[in-house]
Amino acid sequence: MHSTLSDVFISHPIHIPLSNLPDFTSLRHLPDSYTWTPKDDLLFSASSSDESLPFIDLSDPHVATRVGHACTTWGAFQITNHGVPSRLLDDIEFLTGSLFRLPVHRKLKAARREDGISGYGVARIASFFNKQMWSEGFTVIGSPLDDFHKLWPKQHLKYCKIIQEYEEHMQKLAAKLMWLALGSLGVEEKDIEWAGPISDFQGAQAAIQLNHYPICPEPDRAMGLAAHTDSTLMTILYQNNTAGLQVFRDDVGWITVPPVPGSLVVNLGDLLHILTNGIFPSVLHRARVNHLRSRFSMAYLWGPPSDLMISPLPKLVDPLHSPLYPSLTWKQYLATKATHFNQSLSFIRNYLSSDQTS
Ligand SMILES: C=C1C[C@]23C[C@@]1(O)CC[C@H]2[C@@]12CCC[C@@](C)(C(=O)O1)[C@H]2[C@@H]3C(=O)O
Ligand SMILES: O=C(O)CCC(=O)C(=O)O
Ligand SMILES: [Fe+2]
Repeated sequence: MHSTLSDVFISHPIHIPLSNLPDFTSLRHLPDSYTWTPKDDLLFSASSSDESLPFIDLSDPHVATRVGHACTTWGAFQITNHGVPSRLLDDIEFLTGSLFRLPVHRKLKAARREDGISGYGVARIASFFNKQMWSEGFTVIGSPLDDFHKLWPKQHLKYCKIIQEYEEHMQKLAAKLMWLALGSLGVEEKDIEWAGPISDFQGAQAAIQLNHYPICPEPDRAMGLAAHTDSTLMTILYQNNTAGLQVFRDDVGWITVPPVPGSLVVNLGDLLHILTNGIFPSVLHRARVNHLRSRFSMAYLWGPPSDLMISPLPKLVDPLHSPLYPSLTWKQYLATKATHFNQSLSFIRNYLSSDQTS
């Protein structure tokens, strides 16, 4: 049977009471449970900088060099001329807005189960923090038909069609970006067997995460989505016209990624970091909120087949660069992340070194 990510949390249920979802609209002051300080997240008030993320035109003749440079320095970049129709970006934004504007009781009909992966709820990483995040989310893995039927009994097919079309475009774009990124390291199509006969990564799996950050009465003390790296190969993010995404680099601090109409943001995830034996960093990022406008973001979280062993590519390993990570599947990595969160990479790295010394 074709295995998917759907059962990954069965043995790692995450308990986040749904009562944690506030009625954002009625709050005029930030409740204590939503007030963040550096104690709640070490990087909460880390310095910020006005440097900017590389902005890459995919039709640029030097695109490969630019992508390679962005991947090694930031682990993130913005793209334009990416081939995803702007009409489709409008459609997915419309779907996201329609979903989160539904009354709470309707959204709760499609609530994500504690041991499930798809549906409505707060971000999984909420369980690692004492404070609550000022956001709500909806995760799609596999067919959204059942959940969408619960949300929009009469119009679910229209919304399913948008998701399907969005997935098709994103899958193609992810494959293209993957080859640009890996090509910059000299990795060729023959080096990745699972890319398939026409190197289009047909077996890849993905999740779509829709995020809503409502207007917030005290945005400087709140957190939309706390600092994290994605457990993916890469994530392609579309944000509406409201700023909020920030990425972090040790030597720079936090920078805000401004929404540029029609552009997309690419974040490299932990699995690409493992695959490149640490050459590409997985980027730490978070979402802040504001008091004027609500914000939506739509993330396409792209990874390998969920049961495929991922390990540093042999081409990037030699006597001077020994493998930093052991082999593991995306499912196993997500299970690790469910326990070790932002320490997951160092956890599996130490696991390899203790294995070698024993
Ligand atoms: C495939 C996945 C990555 C993700 C966990 C998930 O099972 C589906 C949701 C994803 C998401 C989106 C928001 C941020 C994040 C850290 C989270 O809590 O849920 C990511 C997860 C991840 O990349 O680890
Ligand atoms: O809302 C954003 O800009 C970030 C979303 C995100 O990081 C995610 O969904 O993984
Ligand atoms: Fe993310």
